[in-house]
Amino acid sequence: MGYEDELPIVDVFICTADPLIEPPSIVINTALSVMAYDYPSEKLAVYLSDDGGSELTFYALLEAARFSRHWIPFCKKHHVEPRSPAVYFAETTVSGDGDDDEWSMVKRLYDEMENLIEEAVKLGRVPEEIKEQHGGFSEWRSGANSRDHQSIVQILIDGRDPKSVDIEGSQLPTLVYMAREKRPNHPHNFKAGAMNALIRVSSAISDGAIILNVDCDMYSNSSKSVRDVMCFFMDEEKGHEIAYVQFPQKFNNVTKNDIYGSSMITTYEVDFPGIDGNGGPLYIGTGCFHRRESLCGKKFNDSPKVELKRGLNMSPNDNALNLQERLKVLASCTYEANTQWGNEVGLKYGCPVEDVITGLSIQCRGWKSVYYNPKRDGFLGIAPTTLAQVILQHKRWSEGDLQIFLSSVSIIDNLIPTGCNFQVSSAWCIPFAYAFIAKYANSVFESLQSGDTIRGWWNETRITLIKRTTSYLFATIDTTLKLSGIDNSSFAITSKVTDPEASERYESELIEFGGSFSPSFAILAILTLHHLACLVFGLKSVVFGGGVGGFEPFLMQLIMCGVLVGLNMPVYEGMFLRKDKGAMPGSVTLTSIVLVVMILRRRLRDMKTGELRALTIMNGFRKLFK
Ligand SMILES: O=c1ccn([C@@H]2O[C@H](COP(=O)(O)OP(=O)(O)O[C@H]3O[C@H](CO)[C@@H](O)[C@H](O)[C@H]3O)[C@@H](O)[C@H]2O)c(=O)[nH]1
Ligand SMILES: [Mn+2]
Repeated sequence: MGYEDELPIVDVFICTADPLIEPPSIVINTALSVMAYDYPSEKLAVYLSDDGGSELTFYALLEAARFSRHWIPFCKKHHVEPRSPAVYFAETTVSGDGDDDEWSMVKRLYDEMENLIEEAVKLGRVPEEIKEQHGGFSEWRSGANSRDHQSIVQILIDGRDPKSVDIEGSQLPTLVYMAREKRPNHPHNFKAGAMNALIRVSSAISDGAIILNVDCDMYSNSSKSVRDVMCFFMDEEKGHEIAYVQFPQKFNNVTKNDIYGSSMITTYEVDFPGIDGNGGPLYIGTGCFHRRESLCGKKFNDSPKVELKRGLNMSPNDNALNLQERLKVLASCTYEANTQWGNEVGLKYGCPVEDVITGLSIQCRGWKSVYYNPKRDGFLGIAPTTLAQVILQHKRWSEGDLQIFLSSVSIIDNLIPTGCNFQVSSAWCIPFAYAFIAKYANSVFESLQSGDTIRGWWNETRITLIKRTTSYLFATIDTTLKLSGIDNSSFAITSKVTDPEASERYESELIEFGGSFSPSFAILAILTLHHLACLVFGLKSVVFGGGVGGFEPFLMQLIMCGVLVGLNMPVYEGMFLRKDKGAMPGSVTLTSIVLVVMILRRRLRDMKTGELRALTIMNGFRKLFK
C-alpha cells in the first residue's frame, strides 16, 4: 500500500472576511466540503482565517465541527457528491442507495444547524447560553471588533487527539479557527496577509507539505480534488519541480445566457499576457495547491527533492498551553512585521491580485505549475450577481493587472476602446470598425464552438464593453493615483449575498442597475445614450440628407453605432422602460440625458423641428434646454 502511506499532509486554508457579505453558513459549507475529502483524515487539517474577527463565524464553525461527526461518515459511506451539505441536500431528495432514514436524519441535523446559525446572524450576536458552552467565546469578551483585536486561534478539532472521532469511531480531520491580530495602525494586507498568518500558524500545528487555498464561497465540488492533485506532486519524474496546481475558477450560479459573462473569467486568467513559459498558469487563486517551500520564498534549486513527507508531530514535551501561546504569537502583527512576511517570504503584499504576483514570483524562482481542469469541476464558487459587483470586481483585478504589466502599451490598450466610443462620429474610427467586425465574427464562432448560446456570446460582448469603459477606466485612474502616491490600493470584497428580489432578477437575466447614483453607471448611461443619439442623427442624415450614396465611411459608423445600440438594449430598457427596483436610478438617467444633450447641443439646434417630431424624448429635452 505504498501510495496511500506516502500521501503528504494537506493543510486547507479557507479565507473569509465579513460575516455580512460572506454569510457564515456559506463559509462552513466550504469547510465541510473539504473536511469530507476522500483523503486520510489524519493527513488533513482545515484552517479558517476570519478577517471579520466575528464570533458569528466562530460559532458557525463550532457547529460545523459538531455536524462533521455525522456528515463525514455519511459522505464516505454513501459516496456523496458534492460534499457541501447545502448543495447536496438542495440537489437530492433521497439518498442514492435508498437509505432514506439516514439521509433524512443527516438532513434534519443539517437544517437544525443552519437554523441556529441563521438565527444568530439575524440576532447579530451569539446567544449567551450558547457562549457558555465553549471557552473560545471569551476571546470576544473584551469587545473585539474586526479592525482592532488580539490574535485568536482555536483548535476546534485536534486530529492528533484519539478522542477526536466521528459517530462511527473514525478519526476526524483537524479543524482550526484563526482571526489574526488586527490593529488600526498596522496594515493587514487583506487576503495575502491572512494567508501568510495561516502559513505561520499551521506550521506549528500540522505543517503539511501541501497547502490548498479556497475562498470561503468556493466549495469543493469533487471529493477527489485533493487526491487527484497528488498525482502531479508525487509524480516520480516531474513532481518535485511543481510548485502549484491551479484549478479554473468556476461558479455554480451562472445563468443560462451568463448575463455578466462570469464564465469568461477562466479564459481571462489563463490567457494572462505574461511570460508563461512553463505552460502552467501564473496566478494562484482559488482552488490551488502549492508546496509550502515554494510559497515561503525558496528557489526551486535550493529545495530538497523529497520533502513531501514532512508534517509536524508536536514534540512530546510541548504542552497545550505552550502551543496556545506560540500560536497567538504567530498570528500577531509584531511577528508579521519583524519577520518581513510579504517582502521576503509568503504571499506578496501591495497588489490587489496577490495571487497573480505570488504565482509570478514562484515561477521566477524556477518552479513550474500545472493547470488542472478535470471533467467534474474541482471547485465551484459564487459569481457576482449585480452589475455594480461585477464592475467593482473587475476594477480590482484590472487594477492589479495594470500594476503588474504597466507599460505604455497596456495603457493605450485600455484607452482606445473608451476613446473610440466617445468619438464614434469621427472618421478616425473606421479601421476600428473593420477590426471590430472581424474580431466579433471570430469570437461568435469560438463561443458557439465551445457550446455557449448566441445570447451568451452577445451578453459576453456587452459586459466586455461595459468593463472597458468602467472597470478598466477607474482602475487606470486609481493606479495612476497610487503610483503618484496619492492613493493606496485596497481590496473590495465581492459580496456573496444579494437580496431575494435582486436574486430573482438575476435568475431571469435582468441586469441589475439598481441602487443609488454611481459614476460607473453614469459613464455607461452617457456612452450608450450618446450611441443612440449618434444613430438617430446618422439615420436622419441618410433619410433627409443625400441618402446612402457617397457616404461609405459614414455608413460604417452607422453600422457600428447600430451594433452598439443593439448591444446596449438592456441599458436603454433599464433607463426608460423598466419599473422594477433593478432599473437604472433616475438620477443616473437624468444626468446622462443632460450631459448628452449638452454634448450634442449644436447639432440639436441645427435640426429642423419637423425632422425631430418622431423622436419625442430628444424633442422634449431640446425644448427644455433652449
Ligand atoms: O481583507 C481581506 C479581503 C478578502 N479576503 C478573502 O479573499 C477572498 C477573495 O475575495 P473576494 O472578494 O471573493 O474576491 P474575488 O474577486 O472573488 O477573488 C478572486 O480574486 C482575488 C484577487 O483579487 C483572489 O485572491 C481570489 O482567490 C480570487 O478568487 C475571500 O475569501 C475573502 O474572504 C480576506 O481574507 N481578507
Ligand atoms: Mn470571490
